[in-house]
Amino acid sequence: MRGADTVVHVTRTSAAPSPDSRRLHYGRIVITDIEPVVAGGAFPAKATVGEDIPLAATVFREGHDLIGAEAVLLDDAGDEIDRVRLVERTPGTDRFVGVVRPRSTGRFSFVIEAWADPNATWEHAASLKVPAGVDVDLMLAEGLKLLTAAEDLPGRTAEHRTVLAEAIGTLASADLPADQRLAAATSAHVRAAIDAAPLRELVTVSERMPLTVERELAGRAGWYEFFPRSEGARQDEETGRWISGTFRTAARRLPAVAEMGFDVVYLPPIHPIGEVNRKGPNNTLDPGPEDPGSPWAIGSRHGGHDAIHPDLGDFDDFDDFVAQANELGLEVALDLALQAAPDHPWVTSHPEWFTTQLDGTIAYAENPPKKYQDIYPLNFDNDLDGLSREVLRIVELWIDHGVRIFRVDNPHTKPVMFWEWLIASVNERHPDVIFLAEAFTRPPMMHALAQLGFQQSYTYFTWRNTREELEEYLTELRDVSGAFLRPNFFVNTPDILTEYLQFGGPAGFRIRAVLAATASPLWGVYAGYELCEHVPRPGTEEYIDNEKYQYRPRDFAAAEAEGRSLAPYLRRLNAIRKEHPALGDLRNIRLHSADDDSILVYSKRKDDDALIVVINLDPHATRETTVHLDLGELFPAAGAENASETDFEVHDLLSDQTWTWGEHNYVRLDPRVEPAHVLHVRTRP
Ligand SMILES: O=P(O)(O)O[C@H]1O[C@H](CO)[C@@H](O[C@H]2O[C@H](CO)[C@@H](O)[C@H](O)[C@H]2O)[C@H](O)[C@H]1O
Repeated sequence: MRGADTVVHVTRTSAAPSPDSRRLHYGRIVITDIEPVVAGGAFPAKATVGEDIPLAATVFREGHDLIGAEAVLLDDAGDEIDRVRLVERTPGTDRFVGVVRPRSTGRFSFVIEAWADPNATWEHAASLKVPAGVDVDLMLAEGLKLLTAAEDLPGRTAEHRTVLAEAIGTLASADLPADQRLAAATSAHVRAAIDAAPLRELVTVSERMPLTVERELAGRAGWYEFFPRSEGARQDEETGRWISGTFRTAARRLPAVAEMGFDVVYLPPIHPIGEVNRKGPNNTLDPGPEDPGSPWAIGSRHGGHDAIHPDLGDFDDFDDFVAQANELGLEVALDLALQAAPDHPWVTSHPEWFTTQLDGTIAYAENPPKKYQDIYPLNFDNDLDGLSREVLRIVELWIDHGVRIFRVDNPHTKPVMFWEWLIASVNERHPDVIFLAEAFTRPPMMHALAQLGFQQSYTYFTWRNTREELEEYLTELRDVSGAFLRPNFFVNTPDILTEYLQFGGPAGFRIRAVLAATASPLWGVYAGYELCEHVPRPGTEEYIDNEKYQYRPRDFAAAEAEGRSLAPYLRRLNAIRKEHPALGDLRNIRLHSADDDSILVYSKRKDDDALIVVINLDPHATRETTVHLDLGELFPAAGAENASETDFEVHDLLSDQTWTWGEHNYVRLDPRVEPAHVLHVRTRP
């Protein structure tokens, strides 16, 4: 596999540099270091409908003549559907950049086209020579020839033709002063008219690079995770026994989830739970007879991955749950955890799918240092075909019941090639199906899983707390893996109650929510976050009395009525996300600075929508400081110099206050009141 920075081979060039037919590495114009390219083009770069995808290539040629470049978007059949001009944003770098915005889902590709630009070369030379009185007549005559050649090129509008005809008329008027003739031929209007269909010589086309465009929810969504068995669970008054919640009682939670503005409701495994080696409360190994066990310990006498836990209901109940969710605008995501409790039907029907040790036992699963004594891992090498077919059958079964999103448990403990095959097989028939990789492991594995097709990935966001850590991580997610890894910023999970949340108080919960909801187009919340649940099992970063091992009904409505809930805050954040397209893209994040190290500042813009986010990362103290904005990044169209001279109005979408801001701005953020500004730029330079 070639690296992403490998020089591409040129497939077509209008001027072969050599008379023999040898395949040459470089074309007539050199095009290298194309982005986005994933694993040298082995996998498609990712995009979602409506997302802005930054494109770039290094383009240069011998000598001093000027060149132009475009990115050409092609459909699956190789037909052109869009063309974007690339510009050398920083002169002298040879790095040409642009943005493409795909309008429909599907498989696409793009090429970079580069060419010698005789108009630009002439303009550059004439602008130096004519004012200096050098070769004046020759320069003007050349210009006339080039503009005349450009005038009739296909692709030019009637308006552009008029602009060019007028310029040609002035340029040809020998009785006018030379500087006036030159000015008429090099005005911004003329340049725009020419650029719409430039004269192109020595056209060179790069290799095709694949691009997949997926539905919006693959790249922009708010996830909410809850255990259906907890919703409606209750203790029998007489016996004290717990009675499980069901899909029917859990469905009562859906309107509140939808009302908070989430898009996906994710359920931990809903299958029968093993009765052998079952775990008890707080991860103990000696459960009582009534303990429900961990939902990830899949399989019992009641069935395996293709069955529903009898306590939750049956397939009709599940179908109703999905239908109710869909009616509320929610999609249901299921957990795909490929492992088996000792009493899973697979253990007897397919003992070869497990690794039997020398003493005849099967070793339990681990994700060091965590021990999962209640499950057996599958050994794909024992029967790759058989297991692959079985997993595909299971996934198809849930797809048939309306599931289009799967959160995949620990994919890094299964062969990478299996996932490549599974996701390709599923997406071939169901291109709308989304897989989220829960792989907390080393970057090469996380990257490979994302590259091969996982539409979303859990990340290390939960453990990045300081400004330095966050700036570094956000930059990495944008620049290193942005073309293939879509980070889903979960603020907490049943496994992750970070120290920051344990000790940060309600302000800590707000800070992490603002960060996740605004820095990434994908974010997630596990139930209880809105109640600021923060007590860990001593010595761990897991919740005490963790819902993974017991029922945990919560009175969300009472908490909200009593003002103890962050639900209104989450609702506001999700509403801001929906109202502001700038928050829907990943690679448009730009970092700014502040004098106080605890203040993180970033901005996002898309078309006219620009937001500046300022967050006090210290949940315990008020911070006052000056924020310094890079206005060239914030207002690229205005140009850095113009932008820095103009103040603009910002409206805080959290506090509803309005201020006038410029390049340097005073901020004061008291985390007990409001730890962040989410500023919408209302006017712009
Ligand atoms: O290994 P991870 O930290 O990524 O966690 C994921 O996978 C775990 C194994 O499926 C899962 O762990 C839970 O289920 C296990 C099996 O029943 C049980 O032994 C563990 O104690 C329990 O935490 C974890 O929830 C999941 O997110």
